[in-house]
Amino acid sequence: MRIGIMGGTFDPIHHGHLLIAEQAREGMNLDQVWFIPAGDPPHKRHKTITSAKHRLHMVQLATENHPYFQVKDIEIKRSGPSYTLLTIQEFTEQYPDAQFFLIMGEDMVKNLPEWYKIEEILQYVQIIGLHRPGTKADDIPDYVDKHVCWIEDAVEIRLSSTFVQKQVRLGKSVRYMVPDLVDQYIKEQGLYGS
Ligand SMILES: Nc1ncnc2c1ncn2[C@@H]1O[C@H](COP(=O)(O)OP(=O)(O)OP(=O)(O)O)[C@@H](O)[C@H]1O
Ligand SMILES: O=C(O)c1ccc[n+]([C@@H]2O[C@H](COP(=O)([O-])O)[C@@H](O)[C@H]2O)c1
Repeated sequence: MRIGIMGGTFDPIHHGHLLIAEQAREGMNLDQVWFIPAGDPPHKRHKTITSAKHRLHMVQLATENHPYFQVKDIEIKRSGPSYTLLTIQEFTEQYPDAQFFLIMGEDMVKNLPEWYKIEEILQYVQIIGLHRPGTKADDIPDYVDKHVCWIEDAVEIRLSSTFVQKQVRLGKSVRYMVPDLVDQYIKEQGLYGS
């Protein structure tokens, strides 16, 4: 089994996330993509984030009709910073025959040298990188770069959770930026000042 790990804060999940997951799945012949909302994202500790319950629910709504997408709450259940190394170690123990890949946007590839025990992470996984408008990861150190496989012909969209939040706060539409069910949920729950 080839499994893509799509980690994120998903505050909220949007079509940029879904698009990179799908293009990584197809481009790298992945059998499944597991969406893993971070409980306590290590590089967003200074930011106020929406409760894990809402973020997880939105990820479930966004992925429920895809036969090869699954949602795992492993990082939400664990306390402390959501270090990817711990998640990967748990998965490789539970699924010794699976091959794991981390799916991420260009900003995160650029950020990899800052991750907790990144060299150890790279012993377990290959990285699938997707270009992201507005970021250029052209100065990645060699020890990281050699583990990254870029999906070069992928469709790119300039969209972020921050932008979605801002639109909602301003009372503007986020239709087609997030799945309809997520749009509805944001309104029902009054998230992001809607
Ligand atoms: N539009 C996009 N194109 C490519 N990758 C993306 C895009 N949006 C998010 N990603 C990737 O999805 C993963 C999770 O991102 P995250 O949940 O932090 O969303 P975000 O939109 O980057 O949020 P924020 O606005 O808070 O920075 C990261 O690997 C990030 O690079
Ligand atoms: O393990 C780390 O040190 C680490 C540092 C930064 C980010 N990550 C993971 O990368 C994913 C995207 O992070 P973020 O902050 O852009 O949502 C998410 O799954 C985080 O847990 C992991």
